[in-house]
Amino acid sequence: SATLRKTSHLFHVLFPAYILPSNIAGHIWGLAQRTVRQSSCRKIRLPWGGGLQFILGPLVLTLSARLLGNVAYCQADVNNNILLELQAKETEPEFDWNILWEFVKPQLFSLLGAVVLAFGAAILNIQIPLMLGNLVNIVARYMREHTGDYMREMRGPALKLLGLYGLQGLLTSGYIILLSRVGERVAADMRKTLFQSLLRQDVAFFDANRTGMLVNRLTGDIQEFKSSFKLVISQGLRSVTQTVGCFVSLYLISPKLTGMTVVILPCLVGAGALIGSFLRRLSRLAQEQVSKATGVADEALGNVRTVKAFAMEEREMQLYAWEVDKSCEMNESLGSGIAVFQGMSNIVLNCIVLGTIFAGGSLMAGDEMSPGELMSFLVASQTVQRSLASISILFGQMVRGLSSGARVFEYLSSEPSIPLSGGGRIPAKSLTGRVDFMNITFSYPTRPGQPILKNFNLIIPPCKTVAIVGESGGGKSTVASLLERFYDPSSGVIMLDGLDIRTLDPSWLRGQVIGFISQEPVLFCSSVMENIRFGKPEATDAEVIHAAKQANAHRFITGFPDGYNTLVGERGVTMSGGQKQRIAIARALIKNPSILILDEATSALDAESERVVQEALDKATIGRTVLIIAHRLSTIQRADLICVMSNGRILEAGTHIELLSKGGLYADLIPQGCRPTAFV
Ligand SMILES: Nc1ncnc2c1ncn2[C@@H]1O[C@H](COP(=O)(O)OP(=O)(O)OP(=O)(O)O)[C@@H](O)[C@H]1O
Repeated sequence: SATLRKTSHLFHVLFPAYILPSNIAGHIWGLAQRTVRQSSCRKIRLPWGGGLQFILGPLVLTLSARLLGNVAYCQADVNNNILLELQAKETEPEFDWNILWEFVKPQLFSLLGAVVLAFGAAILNIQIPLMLGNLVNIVARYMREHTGDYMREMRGPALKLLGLYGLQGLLTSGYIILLSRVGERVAADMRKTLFQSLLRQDVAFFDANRTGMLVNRLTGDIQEFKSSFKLVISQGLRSVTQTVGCFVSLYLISPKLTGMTVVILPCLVGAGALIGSFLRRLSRLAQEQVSKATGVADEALGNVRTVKAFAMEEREMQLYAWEVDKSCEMNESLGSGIAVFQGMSNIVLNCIVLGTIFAGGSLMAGDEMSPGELMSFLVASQTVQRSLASISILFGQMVRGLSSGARVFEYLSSEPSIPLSGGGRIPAKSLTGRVDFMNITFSYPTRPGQPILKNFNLIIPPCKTVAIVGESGGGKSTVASLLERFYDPSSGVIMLDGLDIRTLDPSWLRGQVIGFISQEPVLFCSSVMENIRFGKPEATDAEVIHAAKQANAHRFITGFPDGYNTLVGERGVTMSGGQKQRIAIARALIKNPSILILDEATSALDAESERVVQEALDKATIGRTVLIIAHRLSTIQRADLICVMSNGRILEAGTHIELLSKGGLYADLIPQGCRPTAFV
């Protein structure tokens, strides 16, 4: 018995980190000692004392690893799921199971395979406590009677148990492989479909939805949905099977002890879930704070030039530090909460073990239970505890997964009011490029009560240049947006060559008929060549170079060491304003559009750049219908028609000379010193 005591002590020394399982083993060991003492006073020699550690050691380690794995999972779960809860604050759409089915259908075989393997692994898990009990019974009997061949008796059950471990490992790997394949493929399909669906939406949709939120649906929401999907299927299936199976085992081992467990366990799981939800709320708040800090950093780094231009580095650093300190404080409180929770749950779980051993010990004393049965009972009840805890976590995960999925699906089924394509096309040969705005009234969908254009009428004859000038916010750019059919007017018709543009194919209209050059051209982060080719993907290198020459861009492009392969940087940051503008002109010209819209195309440039760009524009406008939206009156003096716009209406129209001689609004816009002497 001295050796037994030493071995028992050794257990606690060898596995101090694994408190709970070593306690179980220690208690069982103690009970076995007592049984030995009660049944025999003979001095027991234990030549296999160390060997027993090798049998129970891995058992303890396996249990502990699972337990610790669970703890780690709980923490990861708490941290990972907050983003989703943040998003849950936005409007919650309904989850559509039919859409999910469409994504899952192609992966059905893999999914069914994963379900079958996960179920098999769970069934095997239920067998393990029973087989461990058998092993302990052999040990206890040998200690009591010290007869028979210990190794021979142990070999069979131990090998069976090893085989079971091996099979369970195989099944587990199998279902994880299949499930991760299903999860990744479903997520990839969702991403592609959602991105496609977002790009199909009309411009009004993007006015109403923040880009960050849309990107989050593509990334965070799909990621969350995928994790929940995988977790709920794998762990959910395993936990439910194990809970049911282990309860049956518990009942078969000892109905009395099971009765006690049935009363206590749900109370503890309920209390755990309550505290868990409080901690999750704390964690969500802490995560919100982390997002705020990230937002500050994001804004400062994204606008680093402005920050530097105003020498605001110090202030931005202080702002960021303040937000980070706050999030640090909140996360520390969260850490303390988790620590107290885990400490308390350790105590409670140990008390349960103690209580079970206490009650089980009395049953053993009355010969109603063997040490092996008590061991099986303890291990099975631990499995039930873990399974119930993971079911409560999974439930929260499932709710979050469903709301993420609903947010992803929301835009999959939303149809744009202006389709991307479909409708008539006018053959290139007969297209003249005449545009008529007839009685247009228009309000932006995001501000329906504020009409921007009121009974607006304008004719742009083929191959003529019409310029619109006027006060800021008067509706000039809105006219261009309506011609591009980014929006449809509330009433009135816009005609192209006498045909309502609503009957024409929008992708043909934007892709081939209209070339749009804006004040701040946006370039993509690729080469000059690719940026120009964006206007016509099938264009040859020679066509790209031709367009660049027309846009007065060829010379500066070939001046770069990498020529047309020069990378323009994020949003064209490595190019000057004039260079960016000329690349944008080449991009618009490469499609040889019949209509050109120049929305203040030179207003952001200095005098020299303006001159070069204006030259390019003058060349580009020859033979096309041109709509110029202008602030700088110097650039529109040669326009065939100049319209002065105010408050959504055209108040004056005529040539430069006509309008100046009229001495009205247009003449007021021209600074005195710049008027021709005849009109001053
Ligand atoms: N996407 C939008 N959603 C809602 N309102 C908008 C939108 N774009 C512009 N507006 C509003 O429509 C009005 C006209 O804007 P618009 O850009 O057409 O004016 P503009 O004459 O081109 O002005 P500027 O010369 O300053 O560019 C403004 O009051 C503006 O606030």
